[in-house]
Amino acid sequence: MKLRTIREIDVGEKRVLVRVDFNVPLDDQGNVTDDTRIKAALPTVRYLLDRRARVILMSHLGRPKGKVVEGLRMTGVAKRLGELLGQEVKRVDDCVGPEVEKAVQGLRPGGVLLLENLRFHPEEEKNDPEFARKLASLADIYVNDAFGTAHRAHASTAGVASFLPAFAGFLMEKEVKALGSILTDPAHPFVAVLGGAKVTDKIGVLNNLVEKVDTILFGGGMANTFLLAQGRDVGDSLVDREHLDFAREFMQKARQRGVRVELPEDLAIAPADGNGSLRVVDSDAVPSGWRALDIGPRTAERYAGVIQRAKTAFWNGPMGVFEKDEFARGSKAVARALAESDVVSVVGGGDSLAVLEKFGLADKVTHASTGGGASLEFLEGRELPGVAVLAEK
Ligand SMILES: Nc1ncnc2c1ncn2[C@@H]1O[C@H](COP(=O)(O)OP(=O)(O)OP(=O)(O)O)[C@@H](O)[C@H]1O
Ligand SMILES: O=C(O)[C@H](O)COP(=O)(O)O
Repeated sequence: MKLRTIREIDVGEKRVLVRVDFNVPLDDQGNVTDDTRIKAALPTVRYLLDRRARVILMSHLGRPKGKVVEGLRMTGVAKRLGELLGQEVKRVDDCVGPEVEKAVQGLRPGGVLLLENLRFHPEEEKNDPEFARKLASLADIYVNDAFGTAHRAHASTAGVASFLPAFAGFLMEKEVKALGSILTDPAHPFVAVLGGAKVTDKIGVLNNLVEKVDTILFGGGMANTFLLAQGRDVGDSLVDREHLDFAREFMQKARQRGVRVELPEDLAIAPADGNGSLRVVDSDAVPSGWRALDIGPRTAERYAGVIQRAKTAFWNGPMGVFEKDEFARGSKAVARALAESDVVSVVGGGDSLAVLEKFGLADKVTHASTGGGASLEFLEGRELPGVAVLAEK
């Protein structure tokens, strides 16, 4: 899909309303603890500022459910953005209304204004046309750089485009290109590495990717469900029992299509009651009272080898409870294989990115998507509302 981008327009001195995804984690004081998403939007913001546009940024933060939640104000985000840009970022306490209009009027070419959390208004998530019109009335041009929220049909991600000329920012363009290319034109062998806790979120992706990949490697809680579906005893491991039938049918479908599905041959386990230390066992020998919390070393080595021999790899979901160092080894092995080989590597999902960050490998993969849900929906083959409004007609 080809998008209209900001390169195609003259933005000089214009009021440009930019939807960004600054939905970032904050500490108790409201300071940003991970600024990856803010940094990812900088190329677009800087491009506009260099051309002396008046830049009006808008984002959601958390899920305040249509009400003002003090802890979800954009104050900490404005502060961090100002530090990164090296210039003042003006802030207002709302995203529509007289105070905002006044601040926009006072905005000089090359100035930045950050609006308050869009989700303080229930109309945002309802994609209310009147609310979208009010947002649009602040500017001459609309730019969407919020790939992370592109799967939501909200006023700021979709509705505004009915009232203003709409263009993609550089992050949006990069995400759509990187994720799009692994769907439409992947170099083979193409391997998908899927882990994490929940099978539910990944059914759509699995069903789409099974049509494209050569191999699927399962890890994490996801693998436990597939192991149990194959009749292996996984002790007290986390299992998604509602999806055992799906797992069986999926394995059959993959076999019919000639896709290799690999499950862990060994696992790192620990007592379910939290007392006692890690053990490595074969994946059919998890005793009752123990749970699998990571793939084992043999599996990690095998998976790394498959990744190194691949030409394209997509990774979503950690191989284990990576938040604890002793169960992060499998995820680390996968992350290193992706980072240290020539494979075109695309990584999606907040937790997989957290693994890359933990081991300092985030800038070593071909593309680390800023979208969790958005990257999964994109790879399901679905049209994202926030992308559709930017498509060249
Ligand atoms: N074997 C396991 N047992 C229990 N929990 C696990 C296991 N393996 C991984 N996890 C947990 O799965 C969680 C991540 O699962 P999730 O499905 O949300 O992944 P994701 O899609 O990468 O993340 P996000 O939802 O943030 O995009 C992590 O908190 C991790 O600790
Ligand atoms: O973090 C995300 O995935 C995006 O910012 C979207 O947030 P949401 O799931 O609350 O819509």
